[in-house]
Amino acid sequence: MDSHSTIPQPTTIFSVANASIFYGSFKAVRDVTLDIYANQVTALIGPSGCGKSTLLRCFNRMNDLVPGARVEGKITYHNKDLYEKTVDPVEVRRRVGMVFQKPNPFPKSIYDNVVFGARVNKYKGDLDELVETSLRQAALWDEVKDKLKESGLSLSGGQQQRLCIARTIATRPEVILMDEPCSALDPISTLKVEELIHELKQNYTIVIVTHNMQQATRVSDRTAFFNAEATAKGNRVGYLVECDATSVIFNSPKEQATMDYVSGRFG
Ligand SMILES: Nc1ncnc2c1ncn2[C@@H]1O[C@H](COP(=O)(O)OP(=O)(O)OP(=O)(O)O)[C@@H](O)[C@H]1O
Repeated sequence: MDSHSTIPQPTTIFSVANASIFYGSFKAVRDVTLDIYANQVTALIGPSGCGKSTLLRCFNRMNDLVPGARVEGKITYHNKDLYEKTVDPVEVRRRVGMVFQKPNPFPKSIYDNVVFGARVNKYKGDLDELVETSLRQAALWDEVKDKLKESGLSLSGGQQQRLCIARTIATRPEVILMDEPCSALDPISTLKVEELIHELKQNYTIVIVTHNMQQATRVSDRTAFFNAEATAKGNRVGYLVECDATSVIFNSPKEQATMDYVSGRFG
């Protein structure tokens, strides 16, 4: 028996194989091959315009909403082709939730924000319970439990972002995609959201785009470094340089470009 046979292998949630992503005739990202594992935080890093958000939005088919956007190659979710005709993108987005750069609570009460998706999905369970569980998981319950009827917009930026996380959690997703979730937050709120990400990975798989390299080292298990290069047409196309354990990417990456980027020499 080989000595590694007792180490449990992580479950693959998404598998990206030779995927290129286009906006019309413009190829934004080329030839990405990458796996995303269950209950891990995977960080996507790299200079501006290398296609991190573009790839992130493919995982819940958000790019479908952009006219002309398409994927070549294959992206599977639980071994099933995510872009197959029979796959319902609305159901994909329920299972693969998303938190955006700028907190975007609805102009509704805190309570109504959390149950929004549940109501749309005609949730049959106890809404009060759902609100409490989701807000607790988002580390916001203690701060808002006495003012659930107040507007979500009355909260601070950091609280609003945790409310958006609670709203995402309340639809019971399996994966949470985060597109620079802390870039509009102050350092203390950022730390809170980072602690929350640590908690959340026990129950969810997380993919996070971040410009903040310290954040990637603090929150992620694996890091994918993307870069961009000029094409003959004069465009820039993004590509994956390497993906590995975060400690490897930041301390002993295989590629010089990765070392240069993580040590702040460009980008
Ligand atoms: N909706 C869109 N329509 C057309 N082109 C787009 C669209 N969104 C992004 N792009 C282009 O795709 C390329 C990759 O953009 P993307 O936002 O994915 O990069 P990024 O690495 O996330 O950048 P940043 O770090 O600045 O957010 C860029 O050239 C961008 O202009």
